[in-house]
Amino acid sequence: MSADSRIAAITARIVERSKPHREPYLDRVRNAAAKGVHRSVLGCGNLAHGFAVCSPSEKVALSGDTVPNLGIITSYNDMLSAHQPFETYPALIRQAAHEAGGIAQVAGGVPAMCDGVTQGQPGMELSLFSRDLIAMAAGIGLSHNMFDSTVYLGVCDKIVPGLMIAAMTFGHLPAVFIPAGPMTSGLPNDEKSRVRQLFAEGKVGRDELLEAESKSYHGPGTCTFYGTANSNQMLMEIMGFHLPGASFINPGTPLRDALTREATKRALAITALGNEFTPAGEMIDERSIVNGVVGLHATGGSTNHTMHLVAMARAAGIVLTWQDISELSDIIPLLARVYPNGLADVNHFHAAGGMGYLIAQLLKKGLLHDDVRTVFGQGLDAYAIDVKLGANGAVHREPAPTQSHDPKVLATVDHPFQPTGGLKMLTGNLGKAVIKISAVKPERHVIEAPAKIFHDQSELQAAFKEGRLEGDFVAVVRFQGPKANGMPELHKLTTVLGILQDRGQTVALVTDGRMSGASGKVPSAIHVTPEAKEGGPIARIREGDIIRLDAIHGTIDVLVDACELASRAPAEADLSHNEFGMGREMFAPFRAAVGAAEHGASVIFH
Ligand SMILES: O=C(O)[C@H](O)[C@@H](O)[C@H](O)[C@H](O)COP(=O)(O)O
Ligand code: SF4
Repeated sequence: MSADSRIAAITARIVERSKPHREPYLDRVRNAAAKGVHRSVLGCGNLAHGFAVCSPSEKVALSGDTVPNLGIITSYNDMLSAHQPFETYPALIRQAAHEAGGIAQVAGGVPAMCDGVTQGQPGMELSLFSRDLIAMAAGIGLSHNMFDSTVYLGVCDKIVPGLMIAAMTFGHLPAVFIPAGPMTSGLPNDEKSRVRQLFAEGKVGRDELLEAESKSYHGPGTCTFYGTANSNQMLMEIMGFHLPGASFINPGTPLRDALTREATKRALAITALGNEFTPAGEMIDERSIVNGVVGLHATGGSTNHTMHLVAMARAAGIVLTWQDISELSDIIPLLARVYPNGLADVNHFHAAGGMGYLIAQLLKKGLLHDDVRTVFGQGLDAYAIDVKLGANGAVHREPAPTQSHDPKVLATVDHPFQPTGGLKMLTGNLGKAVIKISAVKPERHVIEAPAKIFHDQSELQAAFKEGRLEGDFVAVVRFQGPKANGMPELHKLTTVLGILQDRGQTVALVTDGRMSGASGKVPSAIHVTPEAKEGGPIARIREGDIIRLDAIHGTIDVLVDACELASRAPAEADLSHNEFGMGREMFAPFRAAVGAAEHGASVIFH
């Protein structure tokens, strides 16, 4: 079935807008791909260094140009529960490559930050910049130019987007993303949040809080809420960079290893040496990107992808805008209720039918482009499947269920949880912003209240502790944009604002900063552009001004006369404490060079 005409029209608009970037990009990819086996341009010295540690037979193979060599980019470390399983992947991949008649080498490693460890800490101010740094680091590994195909080992927030930017930059090579899978379910996410609120109100002590947190985050794998990391898995599957069904299989299971072996063999099968050559930069096109946005809306995915997906697309010469995202939100229904958009976690989502059921439902109504290329071949219908371990220990796929196994977690496309995706763009005299309302109760979709202004999230937390946050208000937390301090997530505010909201106060947040993909129940206009550091209108708001946030009509305004607003000198903030400590002194060039949030907040593309 062809895509819904409204979706096709938005895709056509993106194609037209992208031409000035996409056509030269494709020329570069095709020229690079036409050069054949890339290591053949290396001199003997280059090659000898490149295969010095290989076995004699591998050296002979790599000396020639008939055996495919697979470059592994790994983001293993012990800080991210989601990335710790990657420690053993290179050995598994080398073995699978050998079985397939190929060779695999770790081309390089990339840094990976756990936003959970740095949440509310100075390190979070490096987080957004780490995305582009990861892309650059992956490029360093791939620049050895020894490879005919690539596999990327990454899961979390900035890592998959950074790896995707690298994969698009090296778009002449095939790219298969290999995930590690979700942590098994622990303490439910809503119970974790309840204990947090009790702690913030002084009703439980640190021991109780640490016990709850540790029962929630308890082992290897991705945290089980539907935040940016799990939104990444959804995107890699619906855009065709994972093998079908790979996203949400738990680590340390036979099926997980079978999927890793299969992905390795698939990456070696789609090189220019075979007859299914699938260079990543040509595999992905505007339809794949639109499919990613559709998946984001249908699942209530992370707001961070209003920047990361924009940057990932731009790396392939595709120009995606907030307007595209917002208009697709009006078309795509919400089919999944996964925390913070519900009580279920990603394990429950997978058990209810998971990605295969979701894709099947969306395809049924033409809400996805089916005619796309993927690492698995032509057509997205190959992803409308349920994956299991076959009798011989290999991956076995069956058609996706036609009914949800849990209608409270996965709805049908004919009877969705909400008729729209709930990830909207807001515009008004404060500029542009983004809001996710899939986790916000309908009665809170329009907020009008006086502004309380903060230049740091710790100021708001202190005001809460001192009992100064009474009545209805819109918290304006500014100087949190990319140029100010690296645009940190302000997820710690969710607990405080959630308490006040639960007490019956009408509260909302307006910020040029970010929120975690795990944030949700408090109406928040985030990524406000232009940012305060750039003198944007958010810097002209004064204490007590009335702010109106309307997610229904897509507006964000301060109710002040236009001449009065223009006559105000923009506020200034002392950002000296953001320039040193925890490595921030090394990122001054990033703060100086970074572009606007609506263009992906990148130091690579503007
Ligand atoms: O965008 C995201 O999904 C978040 O960055 C997430 O990866 C982060 O780790 C949260 O902070 C975890 O939630 P808690 O801080 O509530 O544990
Ligand atoms: S989901 Fe977030 S908290 Fe969990 S491992 Fe990934 S980055 Fe860390």
